Amino acid sequence: MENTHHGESPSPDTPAPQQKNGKTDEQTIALTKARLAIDEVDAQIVELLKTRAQWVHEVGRIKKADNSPIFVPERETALLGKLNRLNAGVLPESSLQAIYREIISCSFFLEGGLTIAYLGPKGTWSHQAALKQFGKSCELIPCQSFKDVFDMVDRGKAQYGVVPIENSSEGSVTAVMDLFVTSSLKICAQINLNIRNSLMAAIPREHIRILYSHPQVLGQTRDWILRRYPNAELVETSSTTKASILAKENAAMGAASLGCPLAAELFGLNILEEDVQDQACNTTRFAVIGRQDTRPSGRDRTSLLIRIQHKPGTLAEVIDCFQRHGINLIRIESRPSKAINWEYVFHIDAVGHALESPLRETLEELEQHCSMLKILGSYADTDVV
Ligand SMILES: C=C(O[C@@H]1C=C(C(=O)O)C=C[C@H]1O)C(=O)O
Repeated sequence: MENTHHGESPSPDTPAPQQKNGKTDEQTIALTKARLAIDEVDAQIVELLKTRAQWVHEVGRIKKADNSPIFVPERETALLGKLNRLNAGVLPESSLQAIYREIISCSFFLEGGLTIAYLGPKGTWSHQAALKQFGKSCELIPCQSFKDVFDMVDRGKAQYGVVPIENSSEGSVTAVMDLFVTSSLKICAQINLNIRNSLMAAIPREHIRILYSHPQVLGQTRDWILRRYPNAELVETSSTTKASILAKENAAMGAASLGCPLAAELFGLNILEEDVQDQACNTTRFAVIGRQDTRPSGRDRTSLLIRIQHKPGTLAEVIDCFQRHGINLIRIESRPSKAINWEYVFHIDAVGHALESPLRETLEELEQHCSMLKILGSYADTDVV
């Protein structure tokens, strides 16, 4: 290298030697050295990933022999928890999780592959949730309705489905909750997704007259709409992606959409404003539905569906049962039974796993007070957004 002045500070008449890219020779050497070190680490990472893949292959072979599931959420919860402890906050936790989600996604592929159904088309929040949980190495099948997602899993066309259960500001997704009443599918895992809605259009914002979106998102952005577009016509769509398709098709009529910004890229819209949801930490809890029971992870939640007799004090007895066993109730909601008018089912989420004390004993006792008790699933209550 020419003109190197190692260790000397440049005087006014001998300016620091600069290379074409604006770096001194020392900086260029340091950069090259660091990048060589990174190359070396990357080579080691790939070798380690190859070794990991061999072990995953072995796990897959053992599972195939007794027909046990490829997706083992409790093992993933334990693994990600251990990695977070090893990381000790050096890398951002969400980055490490995202990296490992893709490594695990690769494992699914190596073990024979997974097919996941979600409410499509591509670009919906359900699509994002499915990608977050299962990564890019699984086959993701868009469905037209939540019922279709349940049916796909029920008929074995998909091993798992991803459906929204509740939103932090809009509450329950009642259409999904009602499907659990007649379905035999289980909740195997949950996905918390931070929902950051965007305003998207192919037209300038002052031309907007119509706002398309899924009713859940129209609810999550209610105050924003009243402030910014009080006179806009609000049109509900079956998904946020459908809203963006219509915003593109009906641009000349002043159409725009609210939803997942990925749709803007997919359908040629501009993102006119980000984060239009009323609640800053707007989060939707999605369920992974399937046919398997998830083992305890150490920090679980159990979702129950109960029906009780129309007698004074029955609901109080149910609540009392949880209280006596020291179980924290996270959520309780009633929905029409849809069998008899003015008869209800209750959706209850409680802390703990159905196979572990004290929830196990609570459920045994609870059965005496309920005309129906269905355990929708016990699964890790992680709070990753
Ligand atoms: C490898 C396994 O299968 C899947 C992949 C995992 C991984 O890559 O670490 C973990 C759990 C399973 O969902 C396993 O069950 O251990």
